[in-house]
Amino acid sequence: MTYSVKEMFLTLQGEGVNAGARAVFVRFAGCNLWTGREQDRASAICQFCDTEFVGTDGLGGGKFATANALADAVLGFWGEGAEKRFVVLTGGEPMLQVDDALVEALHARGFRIAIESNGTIAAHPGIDWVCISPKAGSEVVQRAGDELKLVWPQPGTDVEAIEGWDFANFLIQPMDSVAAQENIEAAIAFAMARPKWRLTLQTHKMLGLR
Ligand SMILES: C[S@@+](CC[C@H](N)C(=O)[O-])C[C@H]1O[C@@H](n2cnc3c(N)ncnc32)[C@H](O)[C@@H]1O
Ligand SMILES: Nc1nc2[nH]cc(C(=O)O)c2c(=O)[nH]1
Ligand code: SF4
Ligand SMILES: [Mg+2]
Repeated sequence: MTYSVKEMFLTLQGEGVNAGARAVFVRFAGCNLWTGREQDRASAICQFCDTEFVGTDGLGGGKFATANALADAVLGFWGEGAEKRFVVLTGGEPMLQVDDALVEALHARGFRIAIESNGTIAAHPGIDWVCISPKAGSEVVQRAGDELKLVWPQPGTDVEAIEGWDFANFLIQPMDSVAAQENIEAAIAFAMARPKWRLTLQTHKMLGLR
């Protein structure tokens, strides 16, 4: 199959338990919870997205005809060295495109594979680090994984139900918006009230990384 990639880059993972880890990011084009067009944002299921994911025109983006071609490009961004190869599949919604062939091709090149997904599509079982970020008003089917990352605040979220899901880590992340400072305070209050959860920040935004 052909993979549509908005952009690809080498950076440090900015969020979550793996924050600080060198990683190649593959941002797949397209999402099932928003078209990505500003005129559709107010009517979308997910209305707070901070990311451009329409098209394949970003740096390192493009259409990749095969899994091997995409995995070779990932390896190219990683560069020298076989140690700790790490790729983060994000988007858009990566599970619209990730398949057996891609997981196999990345593993064949020695990559540990992480995914950032909204959880409305089951994560590929071969993925090594599953991060799910639920969106209020959507049906999350992927209720197990390594990291549950809840962007906060999201009115309508059933926090108690989420706490019953099978994740190794529960993280609360302030929503980046015009109300960012209030949202940070709300996320701090959340973590202070609920010891099961830890605060995570979008450190790449503070550090000027991609
Ligand atoms: C752009 S999404 C792509 C992956 C997938 N579609 C998802 O939502 O998990 C990557 C991460 O950024 C988070 N995110 C998106 N917009 C955000 C915002 N305004 N503030 C904080 N985190 C945000 C998402 O919840 C997700 O954890
Ligand atoms: N540095 C960096 N870390 C990230 N963690 C999750 C990201 C995403 O957009 O999925 C992201 C991103 O875009 N950049
Ligand atoms: S689900 Fe993820 S990519 Fe899709 S609009 Fe929401 S934050 Fe953005
Ligand atoms: Mg991001």
